[in-house]
Amino acid sequence: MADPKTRSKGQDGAPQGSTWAALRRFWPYARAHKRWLWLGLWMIPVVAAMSALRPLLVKQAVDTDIAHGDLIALRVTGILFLAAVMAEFLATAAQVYALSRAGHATITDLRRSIFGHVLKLPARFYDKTPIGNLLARSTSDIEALSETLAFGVFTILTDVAVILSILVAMFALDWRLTLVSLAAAPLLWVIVAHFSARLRALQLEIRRAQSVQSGYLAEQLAGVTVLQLFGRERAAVQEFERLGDRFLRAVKTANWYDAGLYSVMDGVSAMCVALLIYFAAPYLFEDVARSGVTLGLLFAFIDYLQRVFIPIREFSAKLATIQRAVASLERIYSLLDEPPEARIGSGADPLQGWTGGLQVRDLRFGYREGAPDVLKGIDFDIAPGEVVAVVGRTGSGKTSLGRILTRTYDGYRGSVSLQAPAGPVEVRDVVPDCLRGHVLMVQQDVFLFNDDVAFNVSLGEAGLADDPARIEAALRTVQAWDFVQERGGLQFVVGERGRNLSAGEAQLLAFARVAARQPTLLILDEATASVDSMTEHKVQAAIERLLRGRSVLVIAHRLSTVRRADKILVLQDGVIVEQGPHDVLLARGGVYAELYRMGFQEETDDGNSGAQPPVPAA
Ligand SMILES: Nc1ncnc2c1ncn2[C@@H]1O[C@H](COP(=O)(O)OP(=O)(O)OP(=O)(O)O)[C@@H](O)[C@H]1O
Repeated sequence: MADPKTRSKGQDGAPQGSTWAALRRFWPYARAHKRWLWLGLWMIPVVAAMSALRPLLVKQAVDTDIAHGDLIALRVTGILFLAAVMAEFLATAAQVYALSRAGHATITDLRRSIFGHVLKLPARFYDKTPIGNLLARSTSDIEALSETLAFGVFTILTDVAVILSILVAMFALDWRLTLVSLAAAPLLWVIVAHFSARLRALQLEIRRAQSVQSGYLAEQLAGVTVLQLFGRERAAVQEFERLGDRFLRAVKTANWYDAGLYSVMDGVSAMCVALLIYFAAPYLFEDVARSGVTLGLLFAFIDYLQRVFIPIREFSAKLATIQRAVASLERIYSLLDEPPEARIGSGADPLQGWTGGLQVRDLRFGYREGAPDVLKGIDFDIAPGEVVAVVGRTGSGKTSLGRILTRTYDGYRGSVSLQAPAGPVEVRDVVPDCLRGHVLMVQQDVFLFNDDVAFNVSLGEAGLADDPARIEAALRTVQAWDFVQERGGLQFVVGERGRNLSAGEAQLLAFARVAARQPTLLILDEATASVDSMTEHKVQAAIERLLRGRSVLVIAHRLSTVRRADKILVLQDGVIVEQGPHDVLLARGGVYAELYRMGFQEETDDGNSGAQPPVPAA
């Protein structure tokens, strides 16, 4: 990871390194497509040479061919001129094609790397990084790069080569006319510097305004149901317009400066031509042998001047594009520098033959360094095949416990050891990929992808995705097969976040994910969402089936689940205050009995009353 101390923060909060360092680090991505890059680079001298050659041919036609009345030579010069035009056109076309092909292929690789990398980042990273930031990095930052790769870095090299070749040709032809032609250069420099500094600031403002507006759009769309339910659509549109106005204001000013720069440059180039004609005119009436100035030479210089102004005018805009791209690169690098989870292990699976026994001793855990622990010295065991329920008020640390057992968060103290046949294995020593082959968690908030039922159960896992019989069996286990069949089977698309399903049905699909994989230890965070009594009955039956035949730690909200458990852990403020079976804890009349009285009392004894109240909030 890059040393943060060696980087300072620039505009937009991007760390600033040197432009070359940023571009050098980019090379490994571009290297895979270097054949196209080389082709693009080789075209640069061709374009530059042809640019300088054409005015020379005009001079040849006027001063030699026409002056000597040589029609054949004039025709040959004409053909050469056409060939030079064709060569320049073909070289430019090849260059644009090769560079944009290399650029887009490189960007595709980089985009894949970013996506692959962020998927491996730990939960702590997501706690501090809004998803909007990540989206900006993989969309607008990548676009800025793409623009630069296709048009910035290499075309600027072509521009430099064209300017240099024209200057060399001009000096070789006549140094006095060259100096006169370049008399306006300092003025030009001042104008370009002023306009481009302003344009650069405006471009930055445009990008900021754009990202604020798209962030607002994304959030409002995600919460569209809330807006509609509360009749806030109009207000949202007004705010969107207000944000759009900021963007439009910046664009208008930038357009003004852009137009200003172009017309001022046109004016300056016309001034240079006028100056040239004024200076050269007397020589035209002198003896050519003495003055060296001919009509053809004048034509060539006018042509050169017009050619040299185009790349000069665009030079600053391209430089600004490169600067933007470097800022984007820096932001992308800071993301790529985030250390990923060590996922892939080497060697044999240390949990081979593990039957689900677990021993937790003096477990302590805090989310951030210096912040108070949320788990404060916890001890408990789970025997193979045992169902252990965790209950406690909101914020007591139940979910955190599940996160430790699945290594969603690292950095616990104490011991969480899995009793494998070859000896106890600490959870922190098992790579997540391996651990999650044995320990799975069903979260309280079900997330379904906008895809069909088959994908939502298999998540595209090889061996499962192509085995519909296994997926169907999992759906049958959790009693979801009937409703899936009614909706048209495994290919039924559940909609974004499962909006085409009821809350209970979505939950059954989440259970089916686990049933299809048969983990040795299941962590189940029961949902508190109320569902209709019919679905509730199905959910309870599904949970009952999931609990069978494996070790389970269930964060329980239903009386039926708590009663079914072999043992109950009562968590309070990060500490286990009571531990034992339901009847024993109830008889004790302590914290559990209080929770029971407040939370579960409305449920009938058969645990089959329909929607169950959760354990109450503190
Ligand atoms: N990602 C996080 N970063 C920092 N603190 C967190 C994070 N997640 C949870 N906490 C804090 O840790 C404590 C325990 O939270 P946890 O989610 O484990 O409680 P819980 O018992 O599962 O609550 P609930 O029943 O409401 O789900 C709470 O004080 C919570 O604010």
